[in-house]
Amino acid sequence: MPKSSNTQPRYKRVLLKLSGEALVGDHGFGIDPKVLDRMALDIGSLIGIGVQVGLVIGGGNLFRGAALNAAGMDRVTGDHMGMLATVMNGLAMRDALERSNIRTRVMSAIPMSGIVEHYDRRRAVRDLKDGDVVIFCAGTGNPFFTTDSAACLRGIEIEADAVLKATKVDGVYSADPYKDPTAEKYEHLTYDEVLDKKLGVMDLTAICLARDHGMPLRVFDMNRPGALTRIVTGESEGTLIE
Ligand SMILES: Nc1ncnc2c1ncn2[C@@H]1O[C@H](COP(=O)(O)OP(=O)(O)O)[C@@H](O)[C@H]1O
Ligand SMILES: O=c1ccn([C@@H]2O[C@H](COP(=O)(O)OP(=O)(O)O)[C@@H](O)[C@H]2O)c(=O)[nH]1
Repeated sequence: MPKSSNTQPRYKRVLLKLSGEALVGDHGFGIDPKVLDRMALDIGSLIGIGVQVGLVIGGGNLFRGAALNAAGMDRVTGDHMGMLATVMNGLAMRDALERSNIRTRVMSAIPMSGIVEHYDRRRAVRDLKDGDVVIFCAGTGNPFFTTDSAACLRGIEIEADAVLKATKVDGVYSADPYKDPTAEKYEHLTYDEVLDKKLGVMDLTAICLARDHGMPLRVFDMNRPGALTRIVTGESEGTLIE
């Protein structure tokens, strides 16, 4: 088990969303084991201060249904491939977490007997209370959704205190900062501001779901050392949407 510390967390249970692309690291495609190890270290520091951690991992480093569809594939088949990609990422993440001595469960929205457990909310909550990391794979289990929506859905189901979206940018900006260098960062936004201003950092289904259930969202850059710990201990980091 990771070492415990005296830091008092502000959040008791969080749902962390990692984008698939975050796992690519220097590799360009697939999974960079160095990135997984670094993430396992960050997640371990949360477990060490008593925070319960649910994880939703994307699949964009491997397959995205919309991109496969644009290349001519049937959309539902493409989305099934995207969901399977999230299971592969989940298995890789479990491997890295367990190598760091962090007990980890992987649950899939799509039954995959012999490889991972089938998603069971009550069991997931029990495992979280026991201090295990629970990785929720295969998104929502349905095509035409994203893992951002899956993160909000699972976060609401497990009664997380917040959904933390780790991504490549350090918050929500007035425009995509990769496309508009003059874009300005927000510290705080309401759900309706994100929807009205069409801020594209998260899909609208996810934002609506979070709004309807009062689930706070925080968008932050996972590559900033200590970012996760700062968030759960109540320091300002990234953008808060609530
Ligand atoms: N208003 C915005 N503020 C911040 N990022 C934005 C905004 N609009 C679009 N983005 C883009 O959204 C991306 C984050 O979403 P994410 O789901 O992690 O990536 P992807 O959609 O590539 O998987 C950022 O890398 C950024 O380029
Ligand atoms: O509930 C879901 C979640 C994901 N996906 C598919 O899985 C892919 C990978 O997820 P996502 O694009 O959200 O990954 P990320 O951008 O976070 O890496 C998506 O493009 C979809 O094709 C899906 O069909 N239903």
